Amino acid sequence: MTGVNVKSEIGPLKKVILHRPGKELLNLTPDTLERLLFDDIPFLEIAQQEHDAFAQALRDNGVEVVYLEDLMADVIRDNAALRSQFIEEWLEEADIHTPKWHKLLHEYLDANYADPKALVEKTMEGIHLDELEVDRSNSLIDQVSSPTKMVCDPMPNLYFTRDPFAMVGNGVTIHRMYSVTRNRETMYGKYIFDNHPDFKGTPQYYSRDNAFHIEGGDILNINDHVLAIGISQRTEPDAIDTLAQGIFHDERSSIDTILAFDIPNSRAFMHLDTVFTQIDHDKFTIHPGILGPLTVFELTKGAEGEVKVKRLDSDLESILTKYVGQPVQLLQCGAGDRIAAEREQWNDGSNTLCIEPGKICVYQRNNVTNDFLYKNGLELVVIPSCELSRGRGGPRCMSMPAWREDL
Ligand SMILES: NC(=O)NCCC[C@H](N)C(=O)O
Repeated sequence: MTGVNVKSEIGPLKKVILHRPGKELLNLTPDTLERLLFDDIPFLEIAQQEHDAFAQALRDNGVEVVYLEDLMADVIRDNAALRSQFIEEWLEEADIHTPKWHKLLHEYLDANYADPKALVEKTMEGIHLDELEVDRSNSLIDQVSSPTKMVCDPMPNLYFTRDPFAMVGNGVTIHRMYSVTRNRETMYGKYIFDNHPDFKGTPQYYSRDNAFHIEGGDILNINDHVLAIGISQRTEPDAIDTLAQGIFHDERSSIDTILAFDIPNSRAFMHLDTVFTQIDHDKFTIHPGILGPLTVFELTKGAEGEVKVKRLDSDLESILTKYVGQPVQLLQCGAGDRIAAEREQWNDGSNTLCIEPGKICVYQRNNVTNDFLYKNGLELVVIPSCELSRGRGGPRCMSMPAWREDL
């Protein structure tokens, strides 16, 4: 299967890109948690077991699982020039700006990480100063640095493959992300979509060089001509406008309408998919915190090629009913109990991954919401979630569908 095809949130899932959490999680410390967007330090061994269970559950349901680290390793395998270019770019974005340190670190990686997958995983994990054999006696900065400092930060959020790039129909958006830590993640997407034989040639509707930030958790494919995007902590309105210009004028895209949902700017609601996800032709999970009046903007292609913007002051149910094309049911996280809703939304109770219409992957810990979904006729694929949930993302955040069958 080459290229990408994602024209809905619910079409039978055939191929998905994951990242198995690795040693990058071992480089989280209490002092760096906030900057690296974690709320606690996961126990890696259990996080990996939970993630393996997630991947296996998807395979058991007919989904091909491919790993980001393998795709990136394929790209640099047997291509010394690209490998070297990748290392240099990665070093620059890891905040290494002097020729001396570029040379030292590049040589260190080549000497110790000749295998392409080991190299890719090392770039995700980060580098400690004390791993390097360096004469620290001849520069002031080297002498004052603590030997345990990280020379290159880890990228612990990589297992949330939903966010650095996103599939839109037969194309992809490669993102500029909100935070310094996550913005480095989009490099892997750029290299894969520019070079990997399975993905090269995919139309790219947004680039990481754009000025405005946007993240995949905010992008929902409603159908082959309507896209929903959150205006959130992570996605700026200017990014949506830029994407609309690109997508409406690219004849390879069938999207003619973008709905921009203005959601509260908070960590609990960081992306649109933390407050609602589609789970069946006519059903969505929803966090009750965003029920009531919601400001949504409809962006369409104007006659002169400009983007037309119309404000829709309506409730979520009416808006979704109109654009989905049939009455929809909003199933509340927490089943109507405010405390359960807040607790389970914090642990991604509304962040489900749809495997086929009516069949969804959910975190085990959200038992109030899961019970409610089950009683409403949903088939649940339940996965363990004690450690994975400490990164504040659920099954949708941890997966980037590359192929869904058309409905
Ligand atoms: N789509 C999502 O909601 N992804 C979850 C990302 C969690 C990650 N710790 C972050 O703050 O970016």
